[in-house]
Amino acid sequence: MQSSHLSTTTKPRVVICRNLGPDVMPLLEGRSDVEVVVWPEDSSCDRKWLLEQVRGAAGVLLMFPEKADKALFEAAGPSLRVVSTMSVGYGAQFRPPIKLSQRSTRSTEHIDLTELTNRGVKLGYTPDVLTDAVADITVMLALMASRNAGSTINLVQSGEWPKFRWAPFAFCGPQISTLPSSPDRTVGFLGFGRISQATLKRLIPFGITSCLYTANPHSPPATDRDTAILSHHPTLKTLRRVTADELARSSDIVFVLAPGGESTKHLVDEAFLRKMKKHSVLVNASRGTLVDSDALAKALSEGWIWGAGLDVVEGEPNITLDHPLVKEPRCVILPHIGSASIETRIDMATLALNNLLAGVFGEELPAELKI
Ligand SMILES: O=CC(=O)O
Repeated sequence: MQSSHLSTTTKPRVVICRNLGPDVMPLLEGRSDVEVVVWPEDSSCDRKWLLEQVRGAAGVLLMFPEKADKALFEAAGPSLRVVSTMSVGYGAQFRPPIKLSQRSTRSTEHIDLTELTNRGVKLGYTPDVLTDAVADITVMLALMASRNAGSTINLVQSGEWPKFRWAPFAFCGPQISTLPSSPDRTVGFLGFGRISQATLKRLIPFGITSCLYTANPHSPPATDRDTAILSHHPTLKTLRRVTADELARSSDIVFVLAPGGESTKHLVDEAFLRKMKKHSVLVNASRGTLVDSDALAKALSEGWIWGAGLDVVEGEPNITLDHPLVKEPRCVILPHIGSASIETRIDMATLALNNLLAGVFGEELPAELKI
């Protein structure tokens, strides 16, 4: 393994934009059939370094901060066979650092799929292995947003707890689990793929009996799948594909778990938020671009909805203390850590590496995005 490509070898060269850690990097040891170049520092890969190293490479393994855009494809040239992203998302929003005052809703992809397909380059990604980790954190966000975790943790960490006088209804929020005294809870999913289904599975033991979802309008009904889910979970009484309008009006918790990109941009906008129940909670663990941040901040400050739990925010990571959502006490924000469990990240890194090597040697990728 080396950190520059000055060798004269004719072996295919792969560029890896981050050290993948002690559990995964050893998989490359003893590989004499490939020249490996790894960004040598423990930080985001420098763009200039990447564009230099990728010249003549057969494969590149990258993650969100790095863009596989036109400039990268041009720098790599015709030798490039595979781009392997250590993520399930490939249409992530990416923005260069900008000031809040210059915030715009413009978004671009972290992988330029048009360039990729025009050049016949394969794309490896990491679906499935992160489903459980993201579903776990999605449920955690629903609980945190409902039960005021943001403002109460802040109370403790700012040293204000001693000043707080216990009161019967202080910091109370809506309960997710169903009580005999309360009506059955309905959850709504914008997008009903693997992560949504895994989230629903975790919520059924909370007493959730009704689930609504929306799907890509071009996708056919998934009647067999829904019948199988219902028969597997006898306490779930309803599982129905509905319009976004019905979902907003009927759900106690709305989970945003659809892919990013232009077609889903601001799916949750002011009109959607105005239809939601007053005690409902919005959770977004997919892409920031799906939710209009300004509309959500207004919904929270004017009390149209109860709270929000976000793992992703439009314009991340440039979310600073003056961001309107950071200022909202009922908004819990995590810095895009949905898949960040040790086990999952090892699995993702391993899959990304296997995708990379398979692509370089013209083999079938373990997880290829068929575009
Ligand atoms: O957001 C995380 C991913 O796409 O893997």
